[in-house]
Amino acid sequence: MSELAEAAPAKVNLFLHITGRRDDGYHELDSLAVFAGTGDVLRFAAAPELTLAVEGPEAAALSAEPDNLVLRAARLLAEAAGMRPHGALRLEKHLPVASGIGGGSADAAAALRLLNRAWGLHWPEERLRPMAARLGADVPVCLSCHAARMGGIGEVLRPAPALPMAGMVLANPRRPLSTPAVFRARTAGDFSAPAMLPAGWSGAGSMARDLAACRNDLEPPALVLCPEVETVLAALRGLPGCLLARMSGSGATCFGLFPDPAAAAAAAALLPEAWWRWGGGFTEGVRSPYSAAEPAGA
Ligand SMILES: C[C@@](CO)(OP(=O)(O)O)[C@H](O)COP(=O)(O)OP(=O)(O)OC[C@H]1O[C@@H](n2ccc(N)nc2=O)[C@H](O)[C@@H]1O
Ligand SMILES: Nc1ncnc2c1ncn2[C@@H]1O[C@H](COP(=O)(O)OP(=O)(O)O)[C@@H](O)[C@H]1O
Repeated sequence: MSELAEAAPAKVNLFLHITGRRDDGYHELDSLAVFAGTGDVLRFAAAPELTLAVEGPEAAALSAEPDNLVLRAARLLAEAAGMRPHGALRLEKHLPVASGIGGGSADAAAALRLLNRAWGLHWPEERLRPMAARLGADVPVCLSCHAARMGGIGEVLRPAPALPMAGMVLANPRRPLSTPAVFRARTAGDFSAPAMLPAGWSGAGSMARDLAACRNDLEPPALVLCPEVETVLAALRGLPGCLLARMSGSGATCFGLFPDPAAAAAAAALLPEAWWRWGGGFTEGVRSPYSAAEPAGA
């Protein structure tokens, strides 16, 4: 078998309302998750033992990671299949770590998809979803790689509004933000109502207008822990053609919406070179790695 590859696209929350809190401490949320045309890439080559090499521009941040989510996913799938995990895995890390765009979750989901093929299981996605949910609240939506309305703690997925042609810029000030720390830093005692959205948008302008009426409830606590988020939001709002700017997930990555991918790619190149930055379009159900995994202007 030659080498197999699987894309792990970045997950972006275009809004995130916290609608409740469970007794176990997890927060219930209402969010619209979309996928960007950039992300990590996971590769598999046949080998008797299960190994993982992490490479790429963002690999250093994981050098001390004791238990990579890719290996956790591999072991979970092998246990479910009653087999010994095996294979030489290579993870090309392009997404900043702990950055609110689901990097580790995307990699765990890509590992489930890739090994499901490489090990000859060919299980349907529904059979992989319980393992995805055990790996993290964001992994089920990353498993599908399709835009979705997230409910529950992230594992309840409903169809997203039909998305229009649009572009997106992603920018991170290279400040990792721990997801649990941001949730813990939330002081608001009240909860948000789920958002009211149409069945679809005909253009980026109407999508941005409707999304402007929503929020990311994790922005206030993230700003306390990482004031640089405000600098990134201001820079995005100052870019030509930016229709909306907001933090994604628990941050620190922020997104800007643009009329089309070309406008977004041009705008991303105007951001500080010291930031992690990317501009392009949405992606849907990516199964083979995209070539332009490099951030725009990197
Ligand atoms: C915030 C979101 C929004 O999509 O994305 P990111 O910022 O991570 O990209 C997700 O809910 C993150 O999902 P994920 O990163 O998989 O979280 P997990 O590893 O399952 O949980 C890490 C910790 O975050 C908190 N957590 C996570 C999800 C959730 N719905 N409520 C929570 O309170 C819990 O303290 C949990 O122990
Ligand atoms: N393959 C991976 N990529 C990124 N982070 C990983 C990975 N495996 C384990 N982790 C751990 O998971 C945590 C969450 O990472 P990540 O998913 O990138 O954050 P976020 O959900 O905010 O985007 C990090 O602190 C990191 O230590």
